[in-house]
Amino acid sequence: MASYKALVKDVIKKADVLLEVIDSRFPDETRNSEVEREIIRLNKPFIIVINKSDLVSREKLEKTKARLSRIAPVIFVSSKDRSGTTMLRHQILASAAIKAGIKGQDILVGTLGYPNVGKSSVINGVTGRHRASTSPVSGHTKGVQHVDAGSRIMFIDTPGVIPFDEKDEYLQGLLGIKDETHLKDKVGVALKIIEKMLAENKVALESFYSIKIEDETSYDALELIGKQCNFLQKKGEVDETRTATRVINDWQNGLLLI
Ligand SMILES: Nc1nc2c(ncn2[C@@H]2O[C@H](COP(=O)(O)OP(=O)(O)OP(=O)(O)O)[C@@H](O)[C@H]2O)c(=O)[nH]1
Repeated sequence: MASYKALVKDVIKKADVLLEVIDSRFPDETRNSEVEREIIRLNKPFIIVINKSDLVSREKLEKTKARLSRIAPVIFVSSKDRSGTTMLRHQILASAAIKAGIKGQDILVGTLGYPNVGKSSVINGVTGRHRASTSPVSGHTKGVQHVDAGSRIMFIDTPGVIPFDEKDEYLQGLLGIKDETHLKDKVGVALKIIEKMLAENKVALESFYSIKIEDETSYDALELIGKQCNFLQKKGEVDETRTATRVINDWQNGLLLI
């Protein structure tokens, strides 16, 4: 924990502008108030980048933006379909211009965020190149690298900010920090995904798996999905682990939109 803090503090200290990259599906869970406080304490401009915006409806994005805009400028980005990156470039230049002393010079941008939120993908989106490597496996980004974004923008690429509490396996699964092979309670994680879908976009869940959910619980919905996928055991019961694995993979691959 101590070395993580030292590295993050170092990035905050070095950067002229900070990007706090968060996951559009979990804006609150992927923000870090300690990091934000440190940025504010050092009087650095920062931008909240809501990445993976392709996975959430526009209406939900706008609500999140309205809420978070009180803290810092907010930009939606989908690194997947390269949207929002021009806006982000402009916002970096605007935020840097506010800061005295860096007019006309290179702007050093620090990217902060939890593992797997898409820090490297955001850098690649803004630079239009593939200099910062990305991976579906979290913790991929190692060390600090500078990426020349053209114009005056230079990126520092950093590792994920906070190691999640090992016990919080559900959130690790939902955020894609752990893939299905590393999750002990696969059914539990799948039920959390289904609960989120039932609360936020039941129609998308029904349509993706071609099922109809009336008043069923998340467990019943898992059973329905298993039946629909024909994931049955010898005696005809649903193979819950296999069904859960499918749901986790679909979620982590961005196929279930909220
Ligand atoms: N759907 C969608 N997927 C994205 C987006 N941005 C990144 N991803 C995916 O999310 C995963 C993580 O992206 P990275 O850019 O490697 O994330 P990171 O924050 O640098 O990850 P660490 O190296 O673990 O710190 C990859 O599988 C990306 O393809 C996006 O805007 N939309």
